[in-house]
Amino acid sequence: MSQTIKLLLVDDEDDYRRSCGKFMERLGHTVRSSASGAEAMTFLDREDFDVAVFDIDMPGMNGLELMQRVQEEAFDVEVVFLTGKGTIEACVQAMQMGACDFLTKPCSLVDLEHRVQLASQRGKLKKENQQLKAIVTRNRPAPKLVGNSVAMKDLSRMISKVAPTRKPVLIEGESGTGKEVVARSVQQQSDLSDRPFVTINCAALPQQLVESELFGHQKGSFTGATADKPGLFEVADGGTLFIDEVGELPPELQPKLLRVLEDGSLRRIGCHRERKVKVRLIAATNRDLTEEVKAGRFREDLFYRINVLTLNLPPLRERKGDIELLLQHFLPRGWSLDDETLETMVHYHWPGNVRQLINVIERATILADQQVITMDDLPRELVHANDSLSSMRLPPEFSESSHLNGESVAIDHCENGTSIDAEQDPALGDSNLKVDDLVKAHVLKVLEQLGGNKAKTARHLGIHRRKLYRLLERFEQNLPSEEVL
Ligand SMILES: Nc1ncnc2c1ncn2[C@@H]1O[C@H](COP(=O)(O)OP(=O)(O)OP(=O)(O)O)[C@@H](O)[C@H]1O
Repeated sequence: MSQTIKLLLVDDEDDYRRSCGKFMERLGHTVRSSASGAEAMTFLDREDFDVAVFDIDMPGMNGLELMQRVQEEAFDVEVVFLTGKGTIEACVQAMQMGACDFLTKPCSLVDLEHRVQLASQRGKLKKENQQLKAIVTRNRPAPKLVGNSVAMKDLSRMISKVAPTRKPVLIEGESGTGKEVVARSVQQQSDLSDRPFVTINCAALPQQLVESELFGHQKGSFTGATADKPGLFEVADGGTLFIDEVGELPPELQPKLLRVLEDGSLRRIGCHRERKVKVRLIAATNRDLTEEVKAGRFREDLFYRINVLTLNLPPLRERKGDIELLLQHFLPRGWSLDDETLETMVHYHWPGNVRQLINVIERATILADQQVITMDDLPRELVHANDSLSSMRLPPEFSESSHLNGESVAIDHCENGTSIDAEQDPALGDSNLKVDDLVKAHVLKVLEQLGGNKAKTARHLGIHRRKLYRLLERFEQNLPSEEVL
């Protein structure tokens, strides 16, 4: 299928150039014509072209020299050469320098247009290939946005409204709340869903790299720039760019971002040529950008540019209704949680939000013995948060000094069932108990005070649950508990 092409025609033969230009324009192409290599360079400097046709024999800068300049300046253009008879060698040289085709004069304009079309398709394929590579390496499949709390339902409604507009979207929310998932949902529900979705996290990159990642660089523009590299705006051209942690964007780059948002133009580092891109921007922040503006760290004009449509993602602790659904979603098939663990997870405050919840599940599935996650498999911070009983004391007969946290001291002092002399340890009052009696009384008392909950009791006693079960069995059979301890 023929396409409209932006074409640069460079030939010193006025008649040929004019008739060729008219022919191409009649077919709907946009044409710039120039009679010399030097003039062609000024066009290339100012504008983007899909294809350039260079005559090889020109006074001043000839076609080959022009090709060399195109290579040096890394212009993104497909070049077709025109040659008179006897200059095939020069054409071979041009092809080796990166030209994509050549034609021998005289050639029909129809033929030339056909070759220009092929060159344009080749350029598009090259670009698509570049974008696909970037997408394949950067993208995971779009995750599903899980949640049926009121907040998430409102958010889903908002997403379906803002997605088709192509306007910039700003997503606000704490770290780990799912801002990238929301960005993917916006892209998936837009008409750009089959176009590139490219992401960058400004906080994850050293500041010097952010500019080169976003806007690209030219070979040799700084130490380590060993090749020309397109920036992510170019990679995302025609699609969506997601800038995570936009509040971290260095102040000196903010005008550059504003510029590309205003008119789609950008310059690679070290390159004076302006390029044009068409990209939908989705930005995310876990900072309050209005505060950043007030503090002078974020440009106000940029803030208004990106804050056209705002989506707010509440922290997980404010939508506890989503937790059970998220657990179901992230638990491997066939796995479950016991009641206490589920309750603990639902009531936990999740400072790291959904990301933390996923990590907790992953850790627990590694630690759990069977496919049931219990309190023993949860990290300390969740267990402690659940433990409202840390201040609990031993029953009075065990005195102040032998409260739960200090119990092992009392027991250690009474090895091998020797009786405790109350006078030696007045804290124990007139009890004259053996270790076994002490252990049994203590364990049973804690169990009773914790409503018979064995998991909580084991945790509170600082022993594994299996050890508690063995102790209880032994108490029932009136066997000494020491072996278990
Ligand atoms: N509602 C949700 N449904 C499904 N998965 C979610 C949801 N929210 C978050 N996640 C998952 O949680 C993890 C963290 O989410 P994401 O990276 O989108 O958070 P973020 O807010 O962008 O974090 P940061 O600000 O630190 O970049 C990801 O693995 C993501 O897939």
